[in-house]
Amino acid sequence: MQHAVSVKNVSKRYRKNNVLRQVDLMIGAGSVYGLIGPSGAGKTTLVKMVVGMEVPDQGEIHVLGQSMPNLSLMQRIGYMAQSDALYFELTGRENLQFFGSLYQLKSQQLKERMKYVADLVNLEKDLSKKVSTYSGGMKRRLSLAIAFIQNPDVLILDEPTVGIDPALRLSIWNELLRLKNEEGKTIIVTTHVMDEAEKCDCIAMIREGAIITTGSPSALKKNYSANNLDDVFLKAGRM
Ligand SMILES: Nc1ncnc2c1ncn2[C@@H]1O[C@H](COP(=O)(O)OP(=O)(O)OP(=O)(O)O)[C@@H](O)[C@H]1O
Repeated sequence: MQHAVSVKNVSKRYRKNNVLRQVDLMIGAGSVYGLIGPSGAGKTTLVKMVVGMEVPDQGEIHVLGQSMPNLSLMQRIGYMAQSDALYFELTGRENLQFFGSLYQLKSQQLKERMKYVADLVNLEKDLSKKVSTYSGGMKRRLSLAIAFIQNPDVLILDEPTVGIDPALRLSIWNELLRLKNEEGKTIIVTTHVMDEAEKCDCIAMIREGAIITTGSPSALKKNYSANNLDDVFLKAGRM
């Protein structure tokens, strides 16, 4: 399998805090890869380095064959951060237009992408409202829409479905799986939610900055004789 993302021997420290320790990951092109771990485990720090927003102290990261950080890859990587980076005084539509224009989409293309992403997160009816009037869940949905706006090959989503109701969460997951299956997108998601982890082709479990185990959900459950992924986490953490 071709690798869309490779992380080799990556470590990161903030002052005396070793946030990531010798992390190795190989993420296949056209797969959904989950990073699972408790709060503070280092998931956000890791995805920020894959996006190119943070630089490792040690080790190397390649995305689509190129060493990160790399500005020329901006167009090909969509990123949804955990905290919403939105313009609150603009409407939802103006936010989409602004972020779309950063990627130099032609006007017809931008129009089509805006329709697609707004529909994906069920925000069409609210696009004329100012973001300052949005609920927390609506802001999350708009952030998710922005991550998709330029039709990137690699999508990196940091806890994408927090604050989103179960029905929409399911339809977003169905679309992520369709994007993988039909368009060959590579999708990296961080999550605490084990039923979302079950939908990934492969997961890496992270604890205190180190990968404790990786594999497909079914292989992990089999290897650890576990009924569910919570159980895998506990058993892998003890070893
Ligand atoms: N810019 C920073 N400066 C100092 N410490 C930081 C910084 N960013 C993250 N940390 C620390 O690194 C550790 C890992 O944080 P990180 O946000 O990567 O974890 P996480 O697994 O994404 O957690 P959560 O699931 O709560 O988002 C934490 O102890 C955090 O306090």
